[in-house]
Amino acid sequence: MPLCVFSSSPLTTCRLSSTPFRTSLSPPKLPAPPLVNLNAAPSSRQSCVLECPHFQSCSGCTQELNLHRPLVLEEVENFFEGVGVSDFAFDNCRLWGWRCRAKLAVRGSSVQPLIGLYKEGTHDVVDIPECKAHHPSINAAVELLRQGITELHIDPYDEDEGTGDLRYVQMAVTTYNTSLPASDRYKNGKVQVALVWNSRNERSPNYEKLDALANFLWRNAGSRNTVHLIHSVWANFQTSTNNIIFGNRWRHLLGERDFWEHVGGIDISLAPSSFGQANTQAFNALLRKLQKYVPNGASVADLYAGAGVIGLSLAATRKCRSVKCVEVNKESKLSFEKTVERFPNVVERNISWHHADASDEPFSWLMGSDVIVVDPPRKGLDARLLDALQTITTDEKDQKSSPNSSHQKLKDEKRPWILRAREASVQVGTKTNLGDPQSLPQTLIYISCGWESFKQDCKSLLSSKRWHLEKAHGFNFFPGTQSIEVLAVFKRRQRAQLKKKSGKKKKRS
Ligand SMILES: C[S@@+](CC[C@H](N)C(=O)[O-])C[C@H]1O[C@@H](n2cnc3c(N)ncnc32)[C@H](O)[C@@H]1O
Repeated sequence: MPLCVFSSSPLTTCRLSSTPFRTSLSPPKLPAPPLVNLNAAPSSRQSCVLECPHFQSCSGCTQELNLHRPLVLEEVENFFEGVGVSDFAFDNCRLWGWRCRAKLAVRGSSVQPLIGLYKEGTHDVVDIPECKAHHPSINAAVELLRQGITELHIDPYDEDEGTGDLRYVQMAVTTYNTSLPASDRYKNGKVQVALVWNSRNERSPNYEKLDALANFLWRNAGSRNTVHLIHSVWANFQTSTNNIIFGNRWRHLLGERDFWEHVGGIDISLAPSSFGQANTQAFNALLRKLQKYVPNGASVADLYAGAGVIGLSLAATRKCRSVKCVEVNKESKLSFEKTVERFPNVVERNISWHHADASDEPFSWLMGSDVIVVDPPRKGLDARLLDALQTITTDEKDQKSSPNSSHQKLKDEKRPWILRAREASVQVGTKTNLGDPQSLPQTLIYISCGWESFKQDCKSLLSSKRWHLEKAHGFNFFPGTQSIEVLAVFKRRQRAQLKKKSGKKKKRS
């Protein structure tokens, strides 16, 4: 049984399933380190080692020992202590086989394909067939792909020449299968394979090869096989010579079109073009923790929302009065709509997804929400949004009455790209009691995968004196790396508190 123990328990243990995975197709197997007490003497803690044959050459992992304690953690704990959070907790989940979503470069030749990550500081691809971070189904699907490339003489991409067919592959594992007992679902994960093909579209001359490769994967491991490993096969067409992995054109080729996962109390649908969290189980743990900080019936703005997983999970579990999801990638809209189709009691809610840049007119998202959730990319909050969060309480009256307020601007908007973006929004439910559209948020929940940028943003928010940090949690989302996921809960300082504070300051000077 996979074990997922969190730090609320004083005895944290470190173990993975010893149950073997499937037995054909170069079967995926999880390493089976012994059960150890992480609080025990360092020598026995050493069993939380990566033991990956690719560690020296692959850039994916940077820490081999003590996977349960990324080296950056000491700095993180000190930082939070320094800003008044003395009970920072760090939660561990799976230490191996945690990565359910991987983007891998395909290089080399059809005789000897290389499928993996770039070597640090280069564009040389390192083959990582036995990656210990990957969900074992990803490694099995990579091996099958390798066979297909060789047998069908598929040419991997050559970056210097711009030639070849297959550039990258994205593998995403769904562990949601209601026909299996819950305890067997994770290890039987199925893989949605997205092949990034070096052509404009399906009318290009090398399309036949793509078709043959997709059929190879499906014939050997699709739904009619005893070993059903492949959930679906997609194509993405990309001919650009820049470093952007995906092009704009997607096509579903084989298998189930819809990819479902179950996290945070809801079923979610994720198209390959939408952002998805890499560590499904740790994300689920984060969502469960997050729910504790959102009052029942709150109105929530979920900024940097992707397919709206966070907002929708809160809508379902906290019976939110309203939820606005704001996302710049229009591809995520479809996944949001699919998820909402399975959503309970949709008509009693007011849920919307907006194709917009969260830093454009930020007050229009902040005002009227009780809780703001931000989950930006690694680089942190966009400057204009950070600025709005820092000034939101400077003069509440001015913000409400100014003829130049963002609400007024929103009404008078003429810019066609903004109007188009607004048209692309999705509104679900008929509930109209949204509360006061001019009220200010009381809680800001910052979810971050970029420690350095979070630190800077956190300092800026605290130095603005508009927010204080109430609570912070860390999650071991990326064991073996120096990245962790942070969940930080800020509370807005009330005006009285602000005045008192500034009064005190004056006295001192
Ligand atoms: C770390 S992901 C989080 C996605 C989502 N919260 C989830 O957990 O699935 C960050 C998301 O922010 C989006 N994004 C980046 N810049 C943005 C911006 N300025 N405004 C809105 N969304 C943005 C990205 O496209 C991506 O989907």
